[in-house]
Amino acid sequence: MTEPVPAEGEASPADPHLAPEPAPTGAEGIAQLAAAARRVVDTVVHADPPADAALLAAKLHAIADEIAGSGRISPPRWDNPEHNRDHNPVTGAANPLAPPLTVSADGTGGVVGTATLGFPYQGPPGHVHGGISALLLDHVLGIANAAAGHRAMTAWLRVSYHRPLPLLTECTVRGKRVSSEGRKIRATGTISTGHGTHVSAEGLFVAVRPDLA
Ligand SMILES: CCCCCCCC/C=C\CCCCCCCC(=O)SCCNC(=O)CCNC(=O)[C@H](O)C(C)(C)COP(=O)(O)OP(=O)(O)OC[C@H]1O[C@@H](n2cnc3c(N)ncnc32)[C@H](O)[C@@H]1OP(=O)(O)O
Repeated sequence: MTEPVPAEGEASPADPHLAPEPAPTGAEGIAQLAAAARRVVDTVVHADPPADAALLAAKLHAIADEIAGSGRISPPRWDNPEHNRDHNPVTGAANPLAPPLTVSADGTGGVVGTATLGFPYQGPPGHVHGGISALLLDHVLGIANAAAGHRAMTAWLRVSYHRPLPLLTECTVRGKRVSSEGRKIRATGTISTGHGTHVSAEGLFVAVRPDLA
């Protein structure tokens, strides 16, 4: 079957980058920029050095200058939960470094998220860098604590790597608060695929002091 040919000046529905869309505002606009930046990073990681690398780099700098020209938000604070949610490096739709992992309640008191990690997150060939796995677990355990009513900082995190975690494969990240004793909270979590558990973690978290919360 042949695709219908768009009239001159009309975007092809087959090309999502050309499809006309209403101008985004606020968080939606930043998320759209972050998604494009994520694609640039993924493309750069894959690229053979192009002959016109200097020209392309200058164009990217010009785009960054244009984005910066619209102003900067002030540094995030504990009292700005939306900022933390949108800009964090794991689930943050507004952060190009975030895969992003999408997290929700798992129905048993914990939280669960999924992500497919590409080459920007590579450690061993074809597999996810161990530090990235630790990052995902640290954050998901933090969300599990928050979901259980505790905003807490990581005091320590013990990560066990059971088998290499493949790139470009959907993985499931789970976290659950297991106990609380005063301000000390313990949480555990795993990263798994259809092949079983690849990484597990347990951590001690300390609830943010009331004067900082
Ligand atoms: C279903 C959807 C749900 C949606 C929910 C949406 C909301 C989401 C919202 C938000 C999620 C965000 C998720 C983010 C996650 C990020 C996690 C990170 O990366 S955190 C950055 C890395 N961690 C640091 O930088 C900490 C640095 N360390 C410190 O700041 C302090 O040392 C701290 C806070 C850990 C403790 O300091 P003190 O002064 O407040 O408290 P003291 O008195 O020292 O300790 C309290 C108790 O904890 C023990 N403790 C402290 N640190 C310990 C350690 N390292 N090992 C063992 N015990 C320790 C102490 O011995 C003490 O125990 P005794 O009460 O005496 O029994």
